[in-house]
Amino acid sequence: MSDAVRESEIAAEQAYLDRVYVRLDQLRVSAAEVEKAGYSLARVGNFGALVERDAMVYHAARRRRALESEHDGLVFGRLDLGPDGVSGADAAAVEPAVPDGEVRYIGRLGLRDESYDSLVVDWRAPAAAPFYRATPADRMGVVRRRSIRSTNEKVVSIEDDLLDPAGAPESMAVIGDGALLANLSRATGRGMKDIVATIQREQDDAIRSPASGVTVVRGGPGTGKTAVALHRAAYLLYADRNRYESGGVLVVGPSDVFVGYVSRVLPSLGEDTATLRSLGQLVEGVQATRHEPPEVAAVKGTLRMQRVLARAARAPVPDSPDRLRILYRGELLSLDKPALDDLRRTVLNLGVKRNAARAKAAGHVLDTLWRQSVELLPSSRQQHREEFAPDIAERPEFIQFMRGWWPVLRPAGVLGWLTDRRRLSRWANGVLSNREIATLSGSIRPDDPSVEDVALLDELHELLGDPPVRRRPPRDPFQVAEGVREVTTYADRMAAARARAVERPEDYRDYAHIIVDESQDVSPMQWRMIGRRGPHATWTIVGDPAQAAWADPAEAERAMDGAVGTRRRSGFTLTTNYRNSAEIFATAARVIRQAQPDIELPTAVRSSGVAPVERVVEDLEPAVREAAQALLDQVEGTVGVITPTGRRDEVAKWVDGLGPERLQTVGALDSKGMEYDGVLVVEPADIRAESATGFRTLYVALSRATQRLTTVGTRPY
Ligand SMILES: Nc1ncnc2c1ncn2[C@@H]1O[C@H](COP(=O)(O)OP(=O)(O)OP(=O)(O)O)[C@@H](O)[C@H]1O
Repeated sequence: MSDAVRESEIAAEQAYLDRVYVRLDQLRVSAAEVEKAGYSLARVGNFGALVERDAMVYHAARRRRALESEHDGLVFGRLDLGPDGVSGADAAAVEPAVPDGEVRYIGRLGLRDESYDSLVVDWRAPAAAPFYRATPADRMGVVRRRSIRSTNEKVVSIEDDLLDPAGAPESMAVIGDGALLANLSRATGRGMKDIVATIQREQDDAIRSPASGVTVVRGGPGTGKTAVALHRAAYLLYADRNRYESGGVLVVGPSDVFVGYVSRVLPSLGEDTATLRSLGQLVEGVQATRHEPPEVAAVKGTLRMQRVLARAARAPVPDSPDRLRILYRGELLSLDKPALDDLRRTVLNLGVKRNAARAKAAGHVLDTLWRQSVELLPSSRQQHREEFAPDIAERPEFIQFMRGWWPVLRPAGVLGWLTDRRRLSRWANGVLSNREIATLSGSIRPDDPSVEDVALLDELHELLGDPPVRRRPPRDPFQVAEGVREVTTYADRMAAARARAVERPEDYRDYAHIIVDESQDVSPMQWRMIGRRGPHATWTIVGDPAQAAWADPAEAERAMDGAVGTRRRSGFTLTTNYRNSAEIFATAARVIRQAQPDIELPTAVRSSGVAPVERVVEDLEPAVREAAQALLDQVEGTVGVITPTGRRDEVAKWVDGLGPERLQTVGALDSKGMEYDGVLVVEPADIRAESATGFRTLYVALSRATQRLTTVGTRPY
């Protein structure tokens, strides 16, 4: 293909893009006007007008934000369809390249021109599906598929696939050798990018699969599972906005580092209503980032912890009063420890959660005391039960006793009880081994919960019930001061309208769809926690069993079944590794194959010609610094330094200051789901030896790099 043809094709696409941007500007202005009109309704002052205003402002603001956020790379695809692919409704008003055919442009959002002709089709619309799904064997009416890459409103390159050579007129230009490979060789930024322009068919199958039931997506490293999970969230929000925007879509990832890495993808697709959380952030008021060492994580994650926590949640409060004495009309009414224990059990057996049963517990104590008073006092001095109860209940000694005996319990407090080895041994008797008990009791830091503790806190919250606090009424975003229902600036108004429309309580527990990424590492107790967030949800579960750090997959599978229920399941497997060069993936594959020789692995599509470097050294620190510097020199983008889980902080100091913008040091468990252009794995043999599943963690660490991989250790791995 001559340069002249390429230039003229680019010029033609540029002309189209210019039309699209002019239209985009017009629409943006008109959305802003609708928004303003919405505010002027407020002057009418009645309630109906305010409601209408909120709705108008909300819709106009969201449209305007979509128009702004999807500005860059707005149009990325063009389909030239033959006569068998023509739809009419989605055809762009340009001369078709195939006689009797039509042209369709695909982009981040749908736009129409003034005469309501299609300018751009939203990538999630059915009319865009052939862009992702057509193959030479199943063309779906497509003759030529064109990927258009642009930056700052300028077309930079185009790449074509000719799917139907026989149907193409001779004059049809075909440029480049495939958009995917062109795209893959680009450097990685700090955050993950969307892949709308190059979604592959097997990925599209999973992205567009029906929302009902449970969609399970499996695939090896770099096959696009995370990308699929996020694009699926965007697809569901588009396909059934009412249901998913109001019900909510929750995306759960393994770590904060990961959530930071993927956080820009959905906004770049124009979707900012999905909730993205790491496993350490799922419980209100807790922000855990610290991971436990594998042997501790194994105890805290097992379903057996349910029994231990259930017993703790019914136990007497440590150091609480073990008797009650009240002098009443000259007689001593008293309850000793066995009687109090009986009462506690009776109340807990009523089926009411402990925090909700305080009044009941007080009632039972008063009942027992009253019966004593009836026995002890002559009938002339007895009171009726209705008079006796308030008389006693208001006494300071009774109030004091109840505070100690049946206090409001918070999950973190009860978790703290587990630090006492003797107590824990009682609750874990017959459930955990002595060694597990020792591991568990030594690992709890009540003021600094770990990621693994969060599931235990959630379980305890479920067992204890909400503390009886008065919730603040929801804030009215238009109420700026007592009696003044207005907000100050234009920007405030927009933000307020927006926030209110999608506001959910921090502890929201009824998501319409839950997407779990890196699901192979979700422990059984974490599955229970996630399950509580979506009792009626449909699910997308994404993961790779070969990367699992969890030692008992059967138990995790059972817990997952418990969380997602018996809804219909459909499975998808991704088979191409888009991340690693073939040379890098071969190194990672060797590690996993030593443990699982027959495992099916994805195919890495890109060869870089650069072999990974393995260094065995005596003095780790200077070698690590040197290797990190070398990687920073060799790649344009990011460099990840991956360390044994417990040595992250130490190694971070060694490489401190080398590349503040481009270099990140993470523990091996936190490297799940991450991607860097260059990766330095420090002391791989230790990562492998960290636990029974250490070889899988090492496999994860070795499969994070797009371009260069170096390992440095004091012994071979
Ligand atoms: N169709 C595609 N077009 C372009 N890039 C893609 C495509 N699919 C995946 N990628 C890129 O491949 C890389 C790996 O994708 P992703 O992180 O989603 O894989 P993964 O299966 O979740 O990996 P892992 O299990 O190793 O964490 C990302 O950079 C992603 O953008």
